[in-house]
Amino acid sequence: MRYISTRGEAPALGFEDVLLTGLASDGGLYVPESLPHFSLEEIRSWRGLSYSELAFNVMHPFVEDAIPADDFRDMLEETYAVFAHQAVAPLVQLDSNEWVLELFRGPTLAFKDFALQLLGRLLDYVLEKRNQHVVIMGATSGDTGSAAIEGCRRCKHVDIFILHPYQRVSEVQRRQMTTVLGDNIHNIAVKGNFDDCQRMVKASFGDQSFLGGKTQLAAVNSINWARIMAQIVYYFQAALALGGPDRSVAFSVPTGNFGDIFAGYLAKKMGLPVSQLVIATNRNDILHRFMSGNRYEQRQLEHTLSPSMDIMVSSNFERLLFDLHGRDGAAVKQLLEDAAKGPVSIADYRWRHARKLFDSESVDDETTCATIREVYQRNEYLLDPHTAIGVRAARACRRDPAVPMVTLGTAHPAKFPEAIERSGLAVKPALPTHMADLFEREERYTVIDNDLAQVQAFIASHWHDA
Ligand SMILES: Cc1ncc(COP(=O)(O)O)c(C=O)c1O
Ligand SMILES: N[C@@H](CCOP(=O)(O)O)C(=O)O
Repeated sequence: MRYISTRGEAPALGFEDVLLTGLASDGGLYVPESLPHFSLEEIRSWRGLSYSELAFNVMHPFVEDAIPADDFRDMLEETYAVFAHQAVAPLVQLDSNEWVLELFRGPTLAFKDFALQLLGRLLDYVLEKRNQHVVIMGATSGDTGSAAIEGCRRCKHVDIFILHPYQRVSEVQRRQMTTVLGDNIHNIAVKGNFDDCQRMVKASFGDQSFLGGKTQLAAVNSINWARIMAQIVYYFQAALALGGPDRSVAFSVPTGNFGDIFAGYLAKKMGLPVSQLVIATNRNDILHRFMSGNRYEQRQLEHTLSPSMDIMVSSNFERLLFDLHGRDGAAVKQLLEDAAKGPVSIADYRWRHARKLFDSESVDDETTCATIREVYQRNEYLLDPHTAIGVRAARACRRDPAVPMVTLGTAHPAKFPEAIERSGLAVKPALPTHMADLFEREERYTVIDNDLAQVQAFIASHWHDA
C-alpha cells in the first residue's frame, strides 16, 4: 500500500514512513493511493469476531507491507485489552433504532484512545526497529492530548510536547494531561485557541530546522494517517452488531477536525453499507455552513460547552476535498490557499456530490444542554456535551426511521461537569476509579505566549538530547 499527498507534490510513501512523517512535505495530508474493498460476504463473515480480530481484518491491508501479520495481531490484542468494557465499544439503545456507540471506555475516556493506544505501539515498534528517536508534537482541544500522552508515554524513543489552548479545555481534560509527570512529557498551554495550536504544529512540521537536524517530528493528531485508519474499525463493529452488512446503518458524528467522520466515509467506501453520515457541529460550524450553502468561510472561534469541538480550521476536510476534486492535488492546494484569504466555494456539481455523502446540523449550547436533560430524564442516560450534539443532529437529519441511527459517543460525561451542571441536572458523573484522585495529583505545565518562535525554542531546549 502506498500513500499519496492531498497536495500532489510530496513523494509517495509506504506505511512506516507515513506513520513517522505526519504532515506531507508539501503541506498536504497522506491518504492511501487506493482503498481496500471488502465484499458483503467477507464483511458478513466477520460477525462474532472480537474487536481486535475485526480490527486486524479491517486494518491489515493498510500495514501489510510494513508489519508482519502476527506482530500486528499481537499489537491489536494488547491495544484493545486496556479498554474497560468487554465489547470495547458497546452500543446503548436510546429509542427505537436510535443508539449511542460508547467510544469512551478507554484509559482517557474519549474516542481518541482507539487510535492513540495503537499509535503508541506502532511508533514503538517502528522506532525500535530503526533505532530512531522522534519528538511528538501535537495540538489538542482537550482529548487528543491526554490520549496521546497515555498512548505514547512508555515508548522508548519519544519526547512528547502537547499544546493546548490556555484555559480553554475542561479542568478534567487539563489534569489528565498535566498530571502525567514523566521526564519526556511536556504540556504547553498556549495563550490562544486550538486553531493557533494546530497552526503551530503544522508550521513546525513544514520547517523542522528548530530541532537542529538531530531528531524529527512525529504527529499524534489526525493529520497522521494511522489515526484515521484505526477509527474506521468501529464503524464496522457497530454496523455488524446491528445487522450489517445485510442492513444499512446511519451514523451521526460529533465533528471538529473532521477525522472521525472521514473514517466513517472511508468505511463506506470500503464496502460497509452506510446509508447516512451526519456531520454534527457546535457553533463553530464552518462545515455545516459549507454543507448548507457551498461557502467555506472561517469566522472567529467561539468558546462553547463542547470545547473539544471548538475548531474552525478542520484539518481532515482537506482529505475529503481531495476526493471531491477527483484527487487533483493542485486544485486542492489552490483552494486551500484561497480559503486562507477569504470565503471560497467549490464547483456546484462537486458540492452537490458532497451533499449526497453528508447531512449536517449545528447545535448551540442551549440545545446541547436541553438534549442532555431530555435524554437523562427519559433514559436515565447521561450524555457528554459532544455526544449530545451528535444525538440532536441525528434526530434533526434522520432520513429513514427504519434504519438504525448510531451516534458516536465520543467522550465520557465526567470530563465535562460544567455542561452537565448547566443542563440543570442534579447528577454528578463520577470519574472511574483509576482517575479518582485526579484533583489531588501534582500538575506540571508551561504557559507560553501565542508565538511560534517561543514554542519552538521551548521544544528545542527540552527534548531529552537537547
Ligand atoms: C469529545 C470529542 N468529540 C468530537 C470530536 C471531534 O472529532 P474530529 O476532530 O475527529 O472531528 C473531538 C475532537 O476532535 C472530541 O474530543
Ligand atoms: N478534539 C481534538 C482536536 C484535535 O483533533 P485530532 O483528532 O486531529 O487530534 C482534541 O480533543 O484534541
